[in-house]
Amino acid sequence: ENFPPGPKPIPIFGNPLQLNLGNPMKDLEKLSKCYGKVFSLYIGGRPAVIVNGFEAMKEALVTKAVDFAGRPQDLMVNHALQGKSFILSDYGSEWREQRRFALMTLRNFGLGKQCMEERILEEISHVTASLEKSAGKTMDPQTMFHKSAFNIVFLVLFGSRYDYEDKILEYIIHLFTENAKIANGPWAMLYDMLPIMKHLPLPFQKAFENSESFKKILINLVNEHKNTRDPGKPRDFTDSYLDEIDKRGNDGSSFNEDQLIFYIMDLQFAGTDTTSNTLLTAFLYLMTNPKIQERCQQEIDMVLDGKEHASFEDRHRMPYTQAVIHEVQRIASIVPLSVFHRTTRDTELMGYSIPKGTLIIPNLTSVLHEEGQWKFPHDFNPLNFLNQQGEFEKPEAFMPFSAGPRMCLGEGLARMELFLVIVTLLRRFRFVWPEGAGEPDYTPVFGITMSPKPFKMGVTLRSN
Ligand code: HEM
Repeated sequence: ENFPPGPKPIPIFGNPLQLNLGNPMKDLEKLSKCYGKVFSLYIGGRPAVIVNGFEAMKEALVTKAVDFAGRPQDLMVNHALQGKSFILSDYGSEWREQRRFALMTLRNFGLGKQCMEERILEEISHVTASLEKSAGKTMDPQTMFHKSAFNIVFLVLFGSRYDYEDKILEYIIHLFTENAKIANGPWAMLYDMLPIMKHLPLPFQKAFENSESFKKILINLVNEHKNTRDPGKPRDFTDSYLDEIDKRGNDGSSFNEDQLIFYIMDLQFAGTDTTSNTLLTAFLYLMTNPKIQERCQQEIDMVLDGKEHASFEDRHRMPYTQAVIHEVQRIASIVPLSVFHRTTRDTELMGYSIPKGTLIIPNLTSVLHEEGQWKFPHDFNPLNFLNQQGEFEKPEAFMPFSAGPRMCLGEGLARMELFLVIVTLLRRFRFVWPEGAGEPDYTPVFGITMSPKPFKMGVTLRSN
């Protein structure tokens, strides 16, 4: 009773026919105009509540954080990861201890410290070298950003990286891309509507095989690490986790090697497409808005004058560039529907009653593009993050990483990476929309992470 309203479902299938499954974002917007900021939909026989707009999002994810911090446990993605994914783990003590460990470790490997920054700058030097080869020409930025984003997470996890030509990297990227396609596609939706299908030889079986293949590679890497580690002197995330297993012995904690493998898999997945698609979006807008690009470059030249390389600290003296990067994240809304949540107890939202165990879909795009929250909700405009004095200012509705206890664990890493990549590349190169490439198409391709349509990038060396 008093459940959020929504369109009438068809038995068994639910409401999918009311949505364009290729890209439901417009339909969700329409439904929200009709039924309000909190409305319901049925995915198969399963009711889901869609949360829209800043006010409702804040009440759910922040004010009633614990009530909304669970995760559904029976979707295709859960099964593909054998119920052992950290990202998809339900709210509780195991999730909490694993999360606390990773946050602390990432911080020690230097979300705050030099070390993380050095790893990112190392990877950027390879990006720069690869772009230098394309100077005066056009190139396809997609693979380059994908591989460098992969490597940055990999450097944190294993302390090493793959050459861009490495066959293993090509293979892993292939596994990732194929699985992203399957998870985004109609088969995953069908699976989630009718879990009875899961034993049929349909394309999602391929997703299970692929994550098994990636798992095998990771088991080898972890075994290698076990042979070369020096206990108590961690080189990276994997070493730290192995230390933690030693430290805890058999205290009944959730730290074990199996969990480590799935954790690594999670972080590598979560950190690759998200940052690389954000970077692609950034360069799409920078190329097609040359005045904005030039203004960033002036600011960067001035602040970095005489310095060998950028550091994350420099952001405080680059309000305009900071505003541009945040505006990219806002307009891109890279993870449009966040990761699904689930209520952990009977609760209320905006006056509606929501029972324990209800699937919750946080529509982050509805907040990032919400009228009333932004000066220019529908345009790409850095003024959304600058005040009258030209200082950087971040509105509360900026939540591309979501909010509350489940908020993105890699936020610090992602922000450092976006800043250092964009600043370093803009300092060295000018990026131009290739002649004859026609009008830019900013409409992204929908998925768990949004991606810009493929485009080519013109690169020239700057003369300073
Ligand atoms: C621009 C880049 C990124 C964006 C926009 C982004 C966004 C998100 C969002 C929206 C969530 C869901 C939060 C929720 O359920 O409420 C999430 C979760 C998560 N992200 Fe990210 N992410 C990014 C990069 C990264 C990176 C680089 C890593 C790690 C290396 C990472 C690791 C995670 C993890 C582990 C979770 C699950 C947290 C939990 O369930 O407690 N993310 N991210």
